Amino acid sequence: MLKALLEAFRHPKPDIELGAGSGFGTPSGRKPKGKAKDWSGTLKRLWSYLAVRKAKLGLVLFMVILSSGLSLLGPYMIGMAVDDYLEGAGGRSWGIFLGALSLVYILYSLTSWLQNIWMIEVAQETIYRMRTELFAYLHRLPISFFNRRQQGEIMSRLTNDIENVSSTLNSSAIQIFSSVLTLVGTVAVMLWLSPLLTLLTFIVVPLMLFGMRWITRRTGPLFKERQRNMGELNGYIEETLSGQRIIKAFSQETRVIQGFRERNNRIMLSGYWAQSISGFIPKLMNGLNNLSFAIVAGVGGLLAIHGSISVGVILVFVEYTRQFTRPLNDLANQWNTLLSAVAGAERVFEVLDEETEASDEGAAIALEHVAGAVQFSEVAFSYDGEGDTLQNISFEAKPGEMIALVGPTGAGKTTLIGLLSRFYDPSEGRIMIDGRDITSIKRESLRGHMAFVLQDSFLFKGSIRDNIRYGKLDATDEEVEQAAKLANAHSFIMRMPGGYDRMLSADGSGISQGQKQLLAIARAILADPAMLILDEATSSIDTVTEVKIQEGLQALMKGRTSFVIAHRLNTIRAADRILVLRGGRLIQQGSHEKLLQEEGLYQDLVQGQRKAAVN
Ligand SMILES: Nc1ncnc2c1ncn2[C@@H]1O[C@H](COP(=O)(O)OP(=O)(O)OP(=O)(O)O)[C@@H](O)[C@H]1O
Repeated sequence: MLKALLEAFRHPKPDIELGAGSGFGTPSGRKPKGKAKDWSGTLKRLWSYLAVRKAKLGLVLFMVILSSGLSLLGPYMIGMAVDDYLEGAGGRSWGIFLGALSLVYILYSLTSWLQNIWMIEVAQETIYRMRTELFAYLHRLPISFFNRRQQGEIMSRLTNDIENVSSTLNSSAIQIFSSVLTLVGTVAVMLWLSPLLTLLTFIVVPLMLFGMRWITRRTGPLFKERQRNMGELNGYIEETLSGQRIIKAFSQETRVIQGFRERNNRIMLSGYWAQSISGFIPKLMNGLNNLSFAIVAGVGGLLAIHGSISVGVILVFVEYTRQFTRPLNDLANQWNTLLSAVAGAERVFEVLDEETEASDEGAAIALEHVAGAVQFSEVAFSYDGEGDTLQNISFEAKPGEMIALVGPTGAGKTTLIGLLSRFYDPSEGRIMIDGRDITSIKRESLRGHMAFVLQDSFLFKGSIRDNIRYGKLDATDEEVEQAAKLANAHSFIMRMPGGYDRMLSADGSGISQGQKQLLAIARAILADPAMLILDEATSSIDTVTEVKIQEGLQALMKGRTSFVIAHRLNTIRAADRILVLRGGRLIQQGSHEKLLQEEGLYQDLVQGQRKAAVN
């Protein structure tokens, strides 16, 4: 029946029809994925965050008990005063009564205010800790976690989901608790005053509980779906904003906007259904509330006429009936926020349950000094645990050598570098640095002895100076400039307005690709690592800049073990050893001269490069 009713309220012209046969149907016809039901587990975990401030929570609890007690006392005093008056005994002490009643209500306001501000303090602190923990935890997750998810979706957990938990802790949690307490207190006093009237009031309770349960069972999954949709939309926004250039280049704006509309529509529909179904709860409560009120007034009146109950008690009862259903109403009203908070908390905990990079604690050591000898022994690796991305890779690099990695696209060059820097660990074989298995070295220490110059080097929002200094945070201005000079970056920096203090935006827009590379080289020179990882730019850079970059790289590579994913013949030729990869296998290795003598992929690659150069 409710379904028919809801049909009547159907949202105006949804872009996407609701799925058939799924009850209230989730948008896009999917059944709600989440069960939104491990409530006790999620709530227990939330409690473990709150429990840190047990003492303050104890105070809040005390205030809640006090205010609930005071809210019972007021109506009781009024009822008793009326009875006194009717019996002709009240006239004597009206002044005292009014004074006492005012005091009760003033104390009630004070205790309610205190419980609120103290709870807000606990809630804000809890959210602060939760947000910090989530952020720090994200930084301990392996790269594979980020490969699987969109950045925006992850950000949504840090912002929207945490915000949902926050709003519940701020007000709803305390309101729910105080409602339950007032409810119990009211029922106890009602039973004491008149068990019969209490029983009559209770007639509506099973209906209320049944109605609430029926509705929340349907809204729980919808709230979870809405959070999920929100995460998906954020992911989409992030992706389309960062891919603006490509979107414009391929004139995909209309398609992208349509994609946004579809996702936005899914949020609208899940939000619409979740809110409108749960919005029915207060209406239901109100109706049943009025019913119970009428029963108490009617039956109470009859009992008073027969003299089996006093008018004062009826007054107290009428007030308590309101008081008794008000917490139920509050509970119903807060239910939405609570559902949404549990859905948010579940999504936060989902991330906190992800496996972090294998612990560095215990056996792992920090390396003081690294000479830079690298050895791969029969290394194999797979991203998905099934196919072999790399198989049987064995080679050695002496300290200070330059190793060039060549091979067709998808051969496994980047993956090999990822293993060396422990973004991933091999599924078979060992990688040694200075004779020590890298799994026994702390990641931070290992990466601290490496510097990366990638094709699209990441620049942070800040000055050019700060961006170079990222390689060594305590470097002086002179050291920064010295590194920039060695990297051949100094002259272009000085030509820019503001020089080293010129501010760069986060994506480094405002400077060219080649200039970005030069800054990355300066940053690496400043870091002064024993090992270098370079990904040579594939995009064509003007010859002057290219020469500058080559000179900068040579200065950088001097005396360091360098792994270069090389695309230019000149770089490859300069390498001490060339590793030729194809299909995840190391098919040739040796110097340029040696490999040129062998028939095989290397010869083909070199001939291909020469032809391209001639053309
Ligand atoms: N994160 C990932 N998850 C699953 N598979 C991946 C992932 N990254 C790369 N691969 C796959 O692993 C293989 C090797 O990729 P890799 O990036 O190492 O190649 P590459 O030689 O560096 O290629 P390119 O020269 O194009 O950069 C490819 O088949 C690629 O599809």
